[in-house]
Amino acid sequence: MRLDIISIFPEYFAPLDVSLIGKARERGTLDVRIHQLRDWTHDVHKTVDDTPYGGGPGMVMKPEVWGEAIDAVIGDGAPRMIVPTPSGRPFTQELAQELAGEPWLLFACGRYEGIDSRVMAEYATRLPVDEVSIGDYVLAGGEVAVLVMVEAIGRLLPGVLGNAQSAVDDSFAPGSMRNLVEGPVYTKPPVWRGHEVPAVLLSGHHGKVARWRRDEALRRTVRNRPELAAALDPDTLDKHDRKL
Ligand SMILES: N#Cc1c(N)n[nH]c1-c1ccc2c(Cl)cn(Cc3cccnc3)c2c1
Repeated sequence: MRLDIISIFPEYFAPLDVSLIGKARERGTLDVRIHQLRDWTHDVHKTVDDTPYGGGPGMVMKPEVWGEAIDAVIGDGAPRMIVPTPSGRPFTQELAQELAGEPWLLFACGRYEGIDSRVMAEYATRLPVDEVSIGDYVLAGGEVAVLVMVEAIGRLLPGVLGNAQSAVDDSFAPGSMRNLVEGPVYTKPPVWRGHEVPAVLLSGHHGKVARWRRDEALRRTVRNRPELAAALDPDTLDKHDRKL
């Protein structure tokens, strides 16, 4: 997968050099290219923003600069364009799975009050353009959102996670974990400061362990995410689940 990221703060993406994304880049699984938007300005101040039409606070990012940058980065290609914005569709595990299947993603990271909307309108004439939000809170720009999305997508690519099963058991993963969060996890020692690991996990009985983990996932979902619990597909719940 090729990932292009355009931003006025390329240094925000240093974390993509480390850990699982960094290793995927070294292996060639991920081809991440980061671009400084200001490279496509033509004034001495490298201006990327201007005052908003209609008045109001803050500044808006200029369409001309973005147009020159995106044209230079994609050439005649047609990546899927992802634009973080507080007003976007929710970024979910399901969307991460979908985007992990794309050969080429272009992330447009804005700042200020946002990118002139004509940029998205222009590229929607020739590319899939998704305006996406990572959650109901407000950041100062799109860079942190792109870091979140790149990690969520990158870990789903073949060979990136050491244990592919881990992604299957993720919270929110399609299949048996859909609309469920994961239960608690434990490791050695069996007793730590008087806290014992649940005995079932030491039993070696895989069926009982699987049952216990699902029960704990259901309990934690009901406690922490009642709206997900309410959306659980009744057909995926067995009679044991329903007693919880
Ligand atoms: N994704 C996401 C996301 C999220 N979940 N919170 N904030 C953002 C986000 C993403 C992109 C930008 C751009 Cl471009 C500018 N800002 C600052 C801003 C602040 C208030 C109103 N409008 C824009 C962004 C905030």
